[in-house]
Order: sequence, then structure tokens, then C-alpha cells
Amino acid sequence: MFNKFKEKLGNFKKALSKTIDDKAVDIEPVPEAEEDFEEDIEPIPEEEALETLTEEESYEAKPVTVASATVETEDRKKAEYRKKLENRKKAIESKPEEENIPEEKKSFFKKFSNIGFTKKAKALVLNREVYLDSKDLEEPLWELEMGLLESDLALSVSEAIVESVKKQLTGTTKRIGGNTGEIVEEALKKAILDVVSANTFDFDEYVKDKEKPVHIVFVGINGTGKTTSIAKMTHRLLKSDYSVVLAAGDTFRAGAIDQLGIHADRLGVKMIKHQPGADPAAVIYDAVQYAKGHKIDFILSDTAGRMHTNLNLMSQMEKICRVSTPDLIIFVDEAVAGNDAVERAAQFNDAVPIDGSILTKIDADAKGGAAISIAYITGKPILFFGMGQGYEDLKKFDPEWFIGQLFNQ
Ligand SMILES: Nc1nc2c(ncn2[C@@H]2O[C@H](COP(=O)(O)OP(=O)(O)OP(=O)(O)O)[C@@H](O)[C@H]2O)c(=O)[nH]1
Repeated sequence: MFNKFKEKLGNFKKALSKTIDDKAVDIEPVPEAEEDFEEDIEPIPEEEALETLTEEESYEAKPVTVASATVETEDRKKAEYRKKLENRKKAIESKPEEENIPEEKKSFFKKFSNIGFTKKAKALVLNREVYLDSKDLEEPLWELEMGLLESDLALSVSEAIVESVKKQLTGTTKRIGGNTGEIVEEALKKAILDVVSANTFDFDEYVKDKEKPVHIVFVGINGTGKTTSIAKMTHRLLKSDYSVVLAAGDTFRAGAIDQLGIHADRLGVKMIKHQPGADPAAVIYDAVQYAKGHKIDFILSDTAGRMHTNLNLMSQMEKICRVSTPDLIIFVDEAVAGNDAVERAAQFNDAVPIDGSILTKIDADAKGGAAISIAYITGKPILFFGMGQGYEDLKKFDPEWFIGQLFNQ
């Protein structure tokens, strides 16, 4: 899924990670000594140091009280004692204190537990800092923007993502770990998540609380998957124990009524139809009356596919939607259409407006741009992805899941 887009994101991650690696400075002072400390030496507080002196040391360290001892011997012994104590303290102070080591660093050490502490510290690249200004990011961000445009993201959406990444990464000193890719990935994830999360709402929660019957009209251009999506949605609603009636509102295309009728039969639901060429608004009106009369929970209305550039058909659709007062108008388009789908979504939204979108044919190696751009451009959420031709192939859109798909390897 979205393989080419993933590749572009991966390239940017690699390029920017390299920039960060080049600019990062080590903020972990590396111990000078080459020999390893004994790992089991515990730091000893100053007062305890005296008590831990060996018998010999403590004998020598004892204050000299023997009257016969010369002042010279006394001074020498005191000096020796002080020296020994000093050496002890030095050894303790120069031993790195394990308890001050952050958790992530400790686990890094664990991986190398057979290596001495000094060597571990030398292998350590976890504690680094980097400061990036916009100049450092100029080239990788340019590459990112090109990659986004090549993946069919709309220009304004690409710019918004690039701007967000830039804002997140520049102007502050950042502490970075060993994996610089992470910092880049986090910034990218957040930027894309902000864009695809525009005005999201939970479809299931919405319809659960809504007074029944709930009326949903599906609009879009020809052949993008409206009828198939209606069938998938019917299947999904039936599984949740709702009842459904279909309205064969595409009276324009020969065969459209029969196509929806086949799905209705397979799924075991009623379909309201008129003759081909009849007024679609009248068909939909009848379906709504049927649902009200039979206490049906949902009316799913098909409409004829129409080009967003055909003003007559667009104004007819606007009339259908105005007269039948649906609860939701869902725009259906195919993800493989890329920027065209985004443009169409914007025009349908201007005409009716829409409440959300279903993007179909995600399984057909879509570039991903439309999925990211549509929500941003229309300000209305993606509600579902069509991921195949089976009834089960309707995936409720979840921004976090989507981001996960973009960044999994
Ligand atoms: N691979 C794939 N094919 C799909 C998907 N959704 C629909 N299709 C196929 O796309 C073709 C067109 O689907 P329809 O549901 O007839 O499209 P439509 O928008 O109703 O078409 P019109 O009635 O002409 O407006 C059919 O062959 C569907 O099986 C999908 O998510 N994945």
C-alpha cells in the first residue's frame, strides 16, 4: 500500500538523518582513561571511606597518641593517611555513577554488557545535541516537497507538510539519540497526521446517536466505486444489526439500477426503484417514505456518476440533495486518481457540500496523495477506504492507522 509514497518519505528520512548526523555534537564527556573500572565498585561516601580503609591503612591512619613518637613521625603518618584518603576519594569520584545514567542509555549498555564501562562510553552516541537552522534543511525539504508532489499531494498540502516539518525541526537545540531517523520520522508523522485528521468524526458514533432513519447520499464521478461502496456499507450496517433500504437514484446510466439490484438481492435488502430516466429525487423520496413506514434504520441512495465540470448535472445533484435533505452526503472517488480526485472533491464540496469522503481502490497501488489531500482541501474527513471488491473490503479510516501504514517497512 502506498509503496511509492513510502519510498519518497524514506528517502527524505535518510537525507535529513545524514544532515543531522553531520551536525550533531556529542554532549557526553568521554572518560580519558583507557582501562575499565571494576563494574562492581560502589561509590563510597566520604565519611564511609575512612571506615572502609584496610586494617593496615586504618592503623597508619590512626591519630598518633604515643608520647614517645616524634613530631616528624606523626606528620609523616598523617600525610600518608591524607594521601591514601585522597586517592580513595579520587577513585570514587572518577568512577561514573551508574544511577545518573538515563534509562535508554542503560538499556544501550545492557546490549554491550561484556564490554567495559569506558569502552561502552566511547561507543555511546546516544547523548547528542543538534541545532538546525532553516538553511540546513533547505535541500532535504526541497526534496521532500518534490517527493510529495510526485506522490500526487496537492501543492498547498505539500507546502503545509513541509512547513510543519521545518517548524518542528529548526530553531531549537534538540537532544537526539543514536537513531537520527527517529527525530525526522516523528516530525513527518506529526505533520501528516495533522493534515489527515482535519475535522475527523467517528462514523459509527455519529450514526448510533442519530435519529433513525439515517439518510446517506453517495455522489461522485462515473466508475469510481459508488455502487460498490453502497453495497459494502450495507453489509457493514447489517453486521451491526441495522436495517437498510437502497434507493436506485442512478436512473441515468443503463444497467445502474440492475447493478444495485444484484447487490440488494445478495445482501437481502429492499431496493426502491423507478423506470430508467425517472427523476432521481422522486426515487429517493419514495425510499425515505418506505424507511419511515417500515422503521428501517438507513436509506443509502445511489446517484448517477457525473463529471464535476458538467454544470447541468452538478446542479441536478444539488437539487437532489436539497430536496431529499440527507443526513450525510458522501463523496466517493478512487485513490488512484490522485490530484484529479482532490480537485473533484473540492468541486463537489462547493456544489452540495459534502460531509466526508470514501476513497476506493486503495488496493490498486495508489500513490497516497489523494488520501492525504482530500481531507485538507475540503475540510471534511475521509470516512472509509475501499480496499478491494469484496463486501468486507471497507476499512474505516483511522488517521493513526494510516500513518502506521505509511511508515511501516
Ligand atoms: N480494486 C478495487 N475495485 C473497486 C473498489 N471499489 C469499486 N471497485 C470496482 O470499480 C468498478 C466501478 O465500481 P462501481 O461501484 O460500479 O462504480 P460507480 O461509481 O457506481 O460507477 P457509475 O455507476 O458508473 O457511476 C467496479 O468494477 C468495482 O468492482 C475497490 O475498493 N477496489
